[in-house]
Amino acid sequence: MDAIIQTFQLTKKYKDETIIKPLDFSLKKGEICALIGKNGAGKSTFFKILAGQQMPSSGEIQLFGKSGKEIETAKRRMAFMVETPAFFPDFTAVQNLEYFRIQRGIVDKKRMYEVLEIVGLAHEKKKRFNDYSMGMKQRLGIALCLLSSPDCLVLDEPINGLDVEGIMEIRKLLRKLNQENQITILISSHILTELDLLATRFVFIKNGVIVDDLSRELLEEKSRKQILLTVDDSAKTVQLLERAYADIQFKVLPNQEITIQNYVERSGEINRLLVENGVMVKEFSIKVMNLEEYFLGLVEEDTHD
Ligand SMILES: Nc1ncnc2c1ncn2[C@@H]1O[C@H](COP(=O)(O)OP(=O)(O)OP(=O)(O)O)[C@@H](O)[C@H]1O
Repeated sequence: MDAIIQTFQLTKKYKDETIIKPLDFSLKKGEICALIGKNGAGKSTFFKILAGQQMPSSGEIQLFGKSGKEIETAKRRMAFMVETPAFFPDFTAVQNLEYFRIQRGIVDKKRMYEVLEIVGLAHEKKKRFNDYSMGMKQRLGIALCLLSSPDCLVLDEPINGLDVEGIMEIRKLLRKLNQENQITILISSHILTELDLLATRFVFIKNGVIVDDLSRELLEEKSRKQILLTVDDSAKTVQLLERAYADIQFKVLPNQEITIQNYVERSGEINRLLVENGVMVKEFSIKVMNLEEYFLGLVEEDTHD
């Protein structure tokens, strides 16, 4: 059983509004999976349901293949940072961890020192939490997650508000946890350049629906290229494209520019189609997209799909 998290037709409604539409998701062992979506797409709600902080309206969750009553035992193999942990500002890192260690019934005292070592705070363990930088505070949050030696971490916006150095530290730490400690990671962030450096899989969510789910290889291979066109008549171009290719995905930009997200491998054919039908193609090029542009292409309202 390689799936750590699996959801089946999971939904969440607040009053009359459905925030999570029937959602089938699986997180496989070893992945660093990035959940990407605009503000309000439903990422935090999804994480809170996984953490048990919110109840789903319908559907099923399996953790490590377990569901129902057995899920609580399986959940002990996971750690969640979906809200900033409530550390005591005047306590040192050790005192804070000690508080949570006792609260959670973790017997092994030396584990606190191990996790501080792992997150690179061993030398700062006697500093007051308030005197920590934002990056250090986040690393202490991750240390707290690691206290119970989880196999999987679920992190909602762990790099939010950090400076470049803090972001880099977290990236290094998460990579180490994944590669050396074999911890599977599900992470959300708005800093897509960072996710691009870190994740092995990219899941895009829009209005509570998964709109794309790609491995790093697939994202690089299939999706980063797009056709960039400048024509004399974008309305006619759109008509021709829609008639010729039913599932074509494109975006009309100002100044008679159009980008086409798929059919890159048939660019010659598209060029010929336009020219033969009297469209003047002023520019035709293949543009390589970064993750941010790919994401925007997917989620922007005016995208044709
Ligand atoms: N307790 C709640 N009651 C009612 N609506 C809620 C509640 N929590 C979240 N929502 C709504 O659900 C939607 C999804 O919110 P959620 O926080 O999951 O989005 P998100 O993708 O995490 O966004 P962000 O990136 O801004 O954190 C939003 O429209 C939000 O207003």
